[in-house]
Amino acid sequence: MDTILVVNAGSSSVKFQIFAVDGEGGLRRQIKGQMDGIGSRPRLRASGLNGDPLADRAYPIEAVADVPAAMAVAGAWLRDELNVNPIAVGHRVVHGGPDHARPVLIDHAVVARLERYVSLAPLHQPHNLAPIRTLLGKFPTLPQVACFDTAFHRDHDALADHYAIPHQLHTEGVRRYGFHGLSYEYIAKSLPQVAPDIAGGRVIVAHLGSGASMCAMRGGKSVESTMGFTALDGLAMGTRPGQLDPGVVLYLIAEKGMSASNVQNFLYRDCGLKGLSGVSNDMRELETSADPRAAFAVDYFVYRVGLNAGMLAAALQGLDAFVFTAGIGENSVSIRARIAEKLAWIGVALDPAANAKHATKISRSDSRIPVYVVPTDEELMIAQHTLALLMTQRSPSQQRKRVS
Ligand SMILES: Nc1ncnc2c1ncn2[C@@H]1O[C@H](COP(=O)(O)OP(=O)(O)O)[C@@H](O)[C@H]1O
Ligand SMILES: CC(=O)OP(=O)(O)O
Ligand SMILES: [Mg+2]
Repeated sequence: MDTILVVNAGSSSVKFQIFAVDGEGGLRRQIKGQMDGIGSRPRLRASGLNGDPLADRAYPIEAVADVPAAMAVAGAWLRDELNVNPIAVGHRVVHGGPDHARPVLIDHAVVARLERYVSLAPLHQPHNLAPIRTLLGKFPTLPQVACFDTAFHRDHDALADHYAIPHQLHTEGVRRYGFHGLSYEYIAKSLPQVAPDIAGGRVIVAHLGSGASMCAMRGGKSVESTMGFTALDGLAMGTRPGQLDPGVVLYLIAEKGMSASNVQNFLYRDCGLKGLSGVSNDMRELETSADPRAAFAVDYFVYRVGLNAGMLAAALQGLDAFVFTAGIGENSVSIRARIAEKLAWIGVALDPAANAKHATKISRSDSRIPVYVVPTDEELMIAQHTLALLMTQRSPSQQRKRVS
């Protein structure tokens, strides 16, 4: 059986899926797994066809202290226990820079280009590129495809793509890229089935995970994002502050004597929910903590989602629907309810029973703005892109039906 392996390294998780490629050029999910809770409560979980459990293992925090360790554990499980032998591997690569508006087949030159963005996505890019480099070394003929978080946002209007800094810096690539694009692309593709009435309209999608951002979509296309040049901007995240006056960075350097790498570590690893609460970067732990600082961090998270939703509604000049996705958005009944309260002014009214059941539509029938929960599937997007690029590599007579 031909299979495609997909690898998605996030800031608190390593997700993977294996898809079988059927004779018609379609994809069937075989295995779905993740090592999550990195830095809090590491746990490897995987399921097979029909969701039957294949693995559920907890690890001490020191055993899986970071993303590379999680990658090693997940990789060993796939290799040694499942004997995975794919025909291609699709990778999430968080930063594609100005030149990558679509997925690309990987070779050494592509890897060298993507290395340039390591400093713009230090929590992700090194971990996205490490398995690519390893596989390229060990299996040079194995097709690998890079799929970018930034690509979905590359058609932004110039106004949304710029900072108010001299044009020369924009030309050099200092732009508002936006991230989580594979997740938003999946939601945009799903909405015509999930919510046909609003799929072509003005929609805010809130991707609330360990990294968190929101995307303003019109007709399924991204027009604005809360994230910018890097995945530091916008909402407060597990360990990142979100929007911050650049004056704070100047203060850290001038008054606290911090070096560039100290500041980088601080902003990517010590801020956000973790920094504010002093308790954890993990929303599950904050929601169950009795520490008032944990409650404050959750309040801050909710407040900033509300503020940014106002900004995105202005970018869209109105709003037709609001969608929750990713770890927090898909799972936390109380955060969804609290964000909905912040959006009451714009016409959101939640149905508490539907919200508690994690229904697809969680707003009341009289809510002016319908609210949905759509579980994201970045890995399926990556598998589809990988297969599509594989097909273009084959001669026309070998081509099978392409996946849309
Ligand atoms: N049931 C839940 N309630 C609240 N938060 C949750 C729940 N399940 C997962 N989360 C949160 O989701 C976040 C991880 O989301 P995820 O999208 O997997 O992140 P990433 O891909 O960035 O690693 C963590 O903060 C985790 O605490
Ligand atoms: C870009 C980003 O923040 O990704 P993640 O949420 O997976 O950490
Ligand atoms: Mg993620």
